[in-house]
Amino acid sequence: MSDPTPVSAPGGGPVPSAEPILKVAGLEAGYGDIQILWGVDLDVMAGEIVCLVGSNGAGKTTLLKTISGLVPATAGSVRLDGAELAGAAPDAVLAAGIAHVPEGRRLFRTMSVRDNLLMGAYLRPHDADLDADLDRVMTMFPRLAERARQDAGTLSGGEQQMCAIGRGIMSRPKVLMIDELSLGLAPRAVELLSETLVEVNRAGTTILLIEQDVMTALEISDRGFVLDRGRVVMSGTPDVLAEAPEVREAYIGA
Ligand SMILES: Nc1ncnc2c1ncn2[C@@H]1O[C@H](COP(=O)(O)OP(=O)(O)OP(=O)(O)O)[C@@H](O)[C@H]1O
Repeated sequence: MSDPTPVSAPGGGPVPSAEPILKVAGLEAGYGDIQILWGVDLDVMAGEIVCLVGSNGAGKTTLLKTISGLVPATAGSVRLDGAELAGAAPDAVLAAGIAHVPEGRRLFRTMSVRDNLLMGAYLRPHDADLDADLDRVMTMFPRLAERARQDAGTLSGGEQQMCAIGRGIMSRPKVLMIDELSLGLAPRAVELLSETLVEVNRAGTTILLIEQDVMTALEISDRGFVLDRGRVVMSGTPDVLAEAPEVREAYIGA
């Protein structure tokens, strides 16, 4: 019997399905004795761009690290397509389909752009499709194609972020998580990255994004979650969040 779920929307983008592709429930985590996440509930539907906003120290980075297995969960669950990942090692989370673009990009500065991209596929180094995947990333980010042989450390900040995102895409993730898309970048670079991210999403990758510039985040997202002191305190569509007095006062400054 064929799968009745449509895979592509009329506009070309993936169609959000009824079950979340990523479901975080009651997630708790911290560092040593210090608890940072206090029962986080969050869901991301296939095909969505979802942003996570919140003040400094709210626990956004910790949440992404806990989802990707870098920080161990002390309670709760992280399900990808229904499969439990809480407690899994980072490699297993990546292999299951969640890629994490960390804050600060973390590129190998003395390796070429091409080799950095290939590092994203380190779990399948002999895959016959690697070249095709590289081509796909270079097509999405023409700047990277022009600079493929250049050391990643010599790229501009915006290009480094493209390279980090491209490396994430090389693992063929179901969900791509990006920590601080625009941090330290000029407005034009942020605009370009935002446009490219929307293209990446239209090509079939679900995205969970931390972005300190709330207006940029809401512009490109389908939904958003507000995290405060380790708890989700609000969620909704960009329109709802942009109008909420709590969000305006705390994050938009209006
Ligand atoms: N390795 C660590 N050891 C101990 N505490 C940590 C560690 N990393 C983060 N924290 C603490 O956890 C809390 C949440 O930090 P986190 O980086 O998750 O917040 P955030 O919302 O991403 O903040 P920002 O927007 O400033 O990056 C902070 O109080 C921080 O000091």
